[in-house]
Amino acid sequence: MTIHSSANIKRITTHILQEMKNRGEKISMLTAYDYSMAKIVDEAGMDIILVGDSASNVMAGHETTLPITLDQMIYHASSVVRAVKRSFVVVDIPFGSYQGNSSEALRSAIRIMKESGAHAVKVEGGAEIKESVIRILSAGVPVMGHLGLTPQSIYKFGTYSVRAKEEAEAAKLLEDAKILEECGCFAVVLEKIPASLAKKVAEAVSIPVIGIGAGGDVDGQVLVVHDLLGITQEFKPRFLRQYADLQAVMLEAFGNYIKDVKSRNFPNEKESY
Ligand SMILES: Nc1nc(=O)c2c([nH]1)NC[C@@H]1CN(c3ccc(C(=O)N[C@@H](CCC(=O)O)C(=O)O)cc3)CN21
Ligand SMILES: CC(C)C(=O)C(=O)O
Ligand SMILES: [Mg+2]
Repeated sequence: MTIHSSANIKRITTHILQEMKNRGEKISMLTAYDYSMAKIVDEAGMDIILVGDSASNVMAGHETTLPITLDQMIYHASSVVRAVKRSFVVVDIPFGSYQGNSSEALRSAIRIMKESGAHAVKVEGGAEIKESVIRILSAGVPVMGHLGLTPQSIYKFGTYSVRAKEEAEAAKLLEDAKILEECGCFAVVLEKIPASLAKKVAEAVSIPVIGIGAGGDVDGQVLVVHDLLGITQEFKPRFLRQYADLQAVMLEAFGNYIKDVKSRNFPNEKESY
């Protein structure tokens, strides 16, 4: 036992995630962007916490994931890492910090690892970003791939509709997944593609395949934490299952607080010095 490890908590590693796929145990993954939320997600027993560039939408209110910067991702990631005892922490490299330039990709990945203490990075794309993936992996940084609906390329596609429904696009996606595996990625995310194609990919590659809107025949699932909790208001795609209605809980709590302040019911004597 090292001096830094907490007693009785076994940290998730890429090796453990691979073993989970090998024995058919599904992998749980959820986003988090800040310390308080990550602490609860970790304590619940989540296998992977993703510091997603969806922070651009969920935390900052941007319409797309494109505006979030590397510095902002590092701020979110370091907050999450300080909270986590067991989960494996993966960080999205943001738009513009890895595409088309493998030296910049490596520099971005190293900044994330050094300045946040995260365990791995995630990048969107297949063959097009192969050199960047190889370069990052050569530095000993685990890389998670992301294929299908890749929100950083939204303006290339124009919509958030289901991807790879056509035979040619499905064949390219399968090929891209094999390329990512061959490069040495430890896992790959498949977003919003037909369940039958996702199943085929999960069978074709030996590394864990994590789905979001990719059906049940993959090795794990990922969602955005605010969507799962019912805090997000407008975002309700078919793949989302809401496990709570925190928006209602919060509205009631805030409403009661306002009422108590206005009516002088808060604070009472016990709450005063
Ligand atoms: N809150 C949130 N949750 C997410 O899952 C998420 C983000 N933000 N931001 C970054 C990406 C974007 N993602 C998306 C975005 C849209 C759909 C989607 O299905 N949108 C529409 C359909 C649009 C269309 O068909 O053209 C929908 O049904 O809501 C899915 C995933 C997933 N990520
Ligand atoms: C939706 C997941 C896979 C993601 O990339 C994000 O949250 O940014
Ligand atoms: Mg993302």
